[in-house]
Amino acid sequence: MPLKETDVPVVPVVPVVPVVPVASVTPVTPVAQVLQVAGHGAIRAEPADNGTTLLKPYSVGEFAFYRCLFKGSEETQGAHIPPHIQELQSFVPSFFGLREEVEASVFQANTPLCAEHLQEPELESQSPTHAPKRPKVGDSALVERSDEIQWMRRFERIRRQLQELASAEQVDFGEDDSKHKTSEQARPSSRLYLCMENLMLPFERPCALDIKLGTQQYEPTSSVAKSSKHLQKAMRTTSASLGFRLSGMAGYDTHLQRSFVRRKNAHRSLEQSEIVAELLLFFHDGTQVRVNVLAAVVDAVSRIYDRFVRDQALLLIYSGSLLIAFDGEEASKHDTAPSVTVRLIDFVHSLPSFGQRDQSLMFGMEGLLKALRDALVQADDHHEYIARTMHENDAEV
Ligand SMILES: O=P(O)(O)O[C@@H]1[C@@H](OP(=O)(O)O)[C@H](OP(=O)(O)O)[C@H](O)[C@H](OP(=O)(O)O)[C@H]1OP(=O)(O)O
Ligand SMILES: Nc1ncnc2c1ncn2[C@@H]1O[C@H](COP(=O)(O)OP(=O)(O)O)[C@@H](O)[C@H]1O
Repeated sequence: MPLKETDVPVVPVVPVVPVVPVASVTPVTPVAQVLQVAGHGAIRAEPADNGTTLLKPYSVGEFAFYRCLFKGSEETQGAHIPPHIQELQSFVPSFFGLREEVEASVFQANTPLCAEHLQEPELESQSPTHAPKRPKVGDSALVERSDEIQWMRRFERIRRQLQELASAEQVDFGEDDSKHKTSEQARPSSRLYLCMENLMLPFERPCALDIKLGTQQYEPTSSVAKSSKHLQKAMRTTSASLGFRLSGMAGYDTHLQRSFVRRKNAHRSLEQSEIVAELLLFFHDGTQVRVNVLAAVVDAVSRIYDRFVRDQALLLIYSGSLLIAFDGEEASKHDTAPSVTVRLIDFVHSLPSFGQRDQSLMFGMEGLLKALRDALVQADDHHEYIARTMHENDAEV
């Protein structure tokens, strides 16, 4: 059942900032670092604000998603954000807007991208056939449904507009597709970044685990080549069997005072039977499993499942991840309540669902919750696995 508005945690809604070329800005030193345990884009921290902001290469899908999720002027426009989307706001990083970086040598004051290219059309401007009538006050279920439909239509429209804008080649968005580039010519003279909350900021010694959720990692409209590649990858990993796969992590051994890492390629080869042991490895501090951290993570994942994933039929999240983080330095304070961060991230391939439940995501979150709960029960086991694997990739740290 959807929660009342008063139950929804208040999160800062940050309006999308205008695109600001930063060609002439001298980088501030030292450059703030981020911890990136997975992904294929070059994520980095904004040096000018001590790493509060994380810069992720632009993609149409993810910008459209965040733009529809956090919109400061929503209430004033009279459009309501559906309860499940309000819930989702507190389960993702805060979003601060776009940043454009232009190579100094090619920067022109008259940069082709400006905020007005990305304006959302007013709902009122829709044709009557597309604008659902708002139900009469009193029928709360219908009102909610109508808000959901409007929200999904807005999301679809913004995605389409951004795609058209990109393909019209008015603007070189500089999507991070460097691995797909074929020629020097394709290199953009400017790059766009999404600015979002750096979730690692609160931690002195961040430990992070990226878990790719869902059985399906490709959008339904993907090419046959792309979908069959992802299908095969799902079959070769635990994505198909458990609904999720571990996709890179960094932990911390307080005993040896050094980090340990596992790259996503290594995680891909894990067997189903090794998942619980690998989860315990992540929560291990070199001496013991930090059970209180694991328990806090189980609570946080259940909350995301109960309040968003289980009942929502607004979004299909393909290839999204759950990012779990905690502080490796807190290990000595075993009896204090640990601070953990658990967020859904990576919405590059998220689509409006128009009433279809995200079975792939639900199955994945259920499988992950079961594995985490099994890990809690088996916290004193798997010593041999942990001792053998903890530092096997130390050369990569
Ligand atoms: O190339 P790969 O095998 O690393 O696959 C990429 C994925 O890596 P992963 O499944 O995590 O190992 C990758 O996932 P991550 O970014 O690592 O989460 C994407 O799904 C990527 O597709 P796209 O460029 O976003 O359309 C995927 O790229 P495509 O090969 O589908 O273009
Ligand atoms: N908001 C964030 N705060 C801190 N780290 C993040 C954040 N978003 C992503 N990361 C780091 O970057 C990695 C890749 O992020 P992701 O959004 O999945 O990128 P990609 O689209 O390239 O797969 C994550 O595994 C995590 O380590």
